[in-house]
Amino acid sequence: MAGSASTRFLVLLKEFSAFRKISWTSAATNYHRQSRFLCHVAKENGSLTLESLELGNKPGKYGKSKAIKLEGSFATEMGQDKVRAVKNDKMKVVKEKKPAEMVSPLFSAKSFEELGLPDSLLDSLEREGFSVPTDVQSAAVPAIIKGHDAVIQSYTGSGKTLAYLLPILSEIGPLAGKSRSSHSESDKRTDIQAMIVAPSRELGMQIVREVEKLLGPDHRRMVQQLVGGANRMRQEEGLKKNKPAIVVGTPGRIAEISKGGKLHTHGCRFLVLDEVDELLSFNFREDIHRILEHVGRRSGAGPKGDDERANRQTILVSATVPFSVIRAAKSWSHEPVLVQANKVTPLDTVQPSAPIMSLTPTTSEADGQIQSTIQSLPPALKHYYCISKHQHKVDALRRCVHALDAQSVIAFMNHSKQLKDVVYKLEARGMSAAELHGDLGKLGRSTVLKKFKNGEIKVLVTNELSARGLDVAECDLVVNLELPTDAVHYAHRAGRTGRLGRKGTVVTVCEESQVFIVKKMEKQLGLPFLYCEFVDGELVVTDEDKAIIR
Ligand SMILES: Nc1ncnc2c1ncn2[C@@H]1O[C@H](COP(=O)(O)OP(=O)(O)OP(=O)(O)O)[C@@H](O)[C@H]1O
Repeated sequence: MAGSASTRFLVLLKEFSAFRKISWTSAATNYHRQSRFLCHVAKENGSLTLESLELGNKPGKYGKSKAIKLEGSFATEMGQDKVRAVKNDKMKVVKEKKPAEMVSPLFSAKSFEELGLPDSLLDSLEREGFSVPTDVQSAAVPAIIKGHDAVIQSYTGSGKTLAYLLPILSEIGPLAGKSRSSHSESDKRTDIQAMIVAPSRELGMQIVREVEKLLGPDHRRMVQQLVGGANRMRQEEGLKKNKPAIVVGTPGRIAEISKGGKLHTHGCRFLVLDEVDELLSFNFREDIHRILEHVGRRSGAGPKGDDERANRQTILVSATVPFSVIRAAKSWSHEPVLVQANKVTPLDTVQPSAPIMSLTPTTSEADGQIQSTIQSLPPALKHYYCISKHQHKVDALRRCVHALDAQSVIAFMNHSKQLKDVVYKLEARGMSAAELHGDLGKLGRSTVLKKFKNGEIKVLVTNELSARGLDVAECDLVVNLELPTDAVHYAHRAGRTGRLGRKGTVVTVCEESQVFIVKKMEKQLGLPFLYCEFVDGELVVTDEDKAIIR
């Protein structure tokens, strides 16, 4: 049994790796065709609230008119007053009109009550200030509660974490609905009932915090983190002593503890792979294989397909879902569905020739991958690029931050050893900055993140580690100081800003010889990257020809 599943897994991984190497030659240009709901924001510089998005709840027990005040605000939204457009070399300045509209397709359901969640969970949501489900949550929660295996695809910052956490918490643990038939049985269980796997420690810890928030102070111990870089003995003690219902971890640490016989997951009812396309990459191959083999499979389970799969619900999640993930889901899951904002489709009907994210017919898996990437970007993001010599890039970053009056900036580079140098240079010019990368200790990383989130640090200089999952609501600017490896990586980096319907700006600083790569990504993503310069403390947009000729 293990042998056949193992072969299937390796074949899928091989296909997946090959797929990732496909060079996308054709451009998809239908980004703007995605259906978007425009919401008028009454007061241009007012705080961003669900009310301001005309999304306030109807009064009701769980939908009182208390609007959630999102922490970012239009007051800090940059780039509007300070962006100028220039059409020719004479620098004819045209002030870009401050848009009164906010694109926010995120909230179409009225309240969480509609989704069939138990009262205790609704209470938690209300306590934490969540009153309206996002579109992907509205689609995912009922589908998962019905028992479907699911692939959840929705763009960065659209609330995918709660989209899978809510149905899980409605079935297991202290907030589960008492009326559910399985509940009394699940109360008696001491086995782990849900496992959530994430590719990085930061993302893993972020998910743990989200679960803890919902569980509340009395039940925090029902979730145990199993992330690498933290004390393993303490994690094993936590498992033994607290008998958590949910574990959240990174593949390596989970596999390590599992091999040591300290993790009992055969009775596990839910397995979530968050950032699944990353988890399927070569780096995680063996550990993910082990997890798929063991989680939710009781020793008595039959040797064949359906019997093997029946004991757990498998939920695969990412903003970027290439067809290789769909294929993997079909193989591992039982009648899985694809969940997108307000849309649930049986996975069997999804074909490589009909890209999962698009209404526009295209003809190949590569096109499907492009569509997937396009759909991963929040619609309100603005994309710019500027040209700088290598040695002046940090200066370009600094001028960009000033020009946009950005408050919270993530600057991406490709190698961790260069980060420190950028931090020194920024600090020397009076701009608070810190580096974040995998070689920092656990304490170092969490301290830096905390300071960045509370505004003590303005610029977080980091590498690919932070490109996926990192959720800092206040981040209003992402700067690529070095080019990402491809459009998928661009999309995940870009998605650190513009979260949950907020506006955000992405500026890519490249050398002259790299402009063609930026142009290629622009084409692949099907959205405009405007060429800009920083002049007299303002971001100035010029026409493209100038960018190429100069
Ligand atoms: N219904 C909601 N109302 C208000 N805030 C929400 C809601 N759902 C999620 N959020 C908040 O929105 C932020 C983004 O959510 P989340 O991190 O789950 O997005 P994501 O789609 O997983 O993004 P990524 O693809 O980058 O990982 C989080 O801070 C989360 O707490």
